[in-house]
Amino acid sequence: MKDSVEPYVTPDGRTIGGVMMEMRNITLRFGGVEAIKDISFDIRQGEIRAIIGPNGAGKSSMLNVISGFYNPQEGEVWFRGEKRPPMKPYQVARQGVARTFQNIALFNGMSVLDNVMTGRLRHMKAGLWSQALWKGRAEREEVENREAVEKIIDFLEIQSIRKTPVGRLPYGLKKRVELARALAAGPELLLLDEPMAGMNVEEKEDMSRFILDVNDEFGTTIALIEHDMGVVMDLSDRVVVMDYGRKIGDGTPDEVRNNPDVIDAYLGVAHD
Ligand SMILES: Nc1ncnc2c1ncn2[C@@H]1O[C@H](COP(=O)(O)OP(=O)(O)OP(=O)(O)O)[C@@H](O)[C@H]1O
Repeated sequence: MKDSVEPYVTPDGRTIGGVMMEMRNITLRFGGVEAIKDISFDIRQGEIRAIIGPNGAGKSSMLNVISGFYNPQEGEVWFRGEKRPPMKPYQVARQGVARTFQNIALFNGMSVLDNVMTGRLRHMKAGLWSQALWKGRAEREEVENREAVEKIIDFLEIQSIRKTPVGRLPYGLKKRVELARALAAGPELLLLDEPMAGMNVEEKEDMSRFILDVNDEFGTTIALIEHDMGVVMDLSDRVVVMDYGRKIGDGTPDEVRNNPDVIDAYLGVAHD
């Protein structure tokens, strides 16, 4: 495993940079339930980082801490070398962190194009007054937003359904539209909440390819959580493994695969 913070080049030629986000000794409680117990790990610039673990391990809770949905009772979140104060999700989004949801959260009655456009909201600075006063600027912004969205639609190969209401799409395509919308925000860090849940084998392969391509083409750092160990192993540079709120493994896919605690957790060895 690469412990150094020096940039390095992966076997497939991608450059992984320094630490972008660091979770330090995070503990999150819901009443008496400790969903996350003293967990530390980091996410490096340009990498694909997976958080995996069995049901109830605390993966979603961790993603929600990263995205600002929950503020942990203990521990610190560091982003780009600065300690992050407790923040609301929209403030975290403004820092360049976008996410998708486990249960797709799209506007079913709206077209694919309009759904993806909603991802651009962060970039729409011209309010009503400035639109009236500086029509040129508002128009320029509109053109820029359109261009950015069209590029993503092309990239994710959803041109043919751009006018289709999202509610009519099959599940796998909805997931792709959700990815498009998150990408439209132009994130530096993209959080994917079980991007392959509920997909068939072919859809999973497509989604894996798109995740790799996004990382490659846009240089987006990606953190994803996943239930199924198999699908993320080929995809990820490093993997954090959680079980019962604790971190039981952290390393390259090979290191994690051979970690006895991880093997126990996945084979369902009894816990005290
Ligand atoms: N809002 C909440 N209120 C109370 N308990 C919660 C809440 N969210 C999660 N928990 C509890 O925290 C623990 C971790 O849940 P979490 O959803 O983070 O796990 P997970 O690894 O994402 O599971 P899954 O793979 O099933 O989605 C569980 O015991 C869960 O019941």
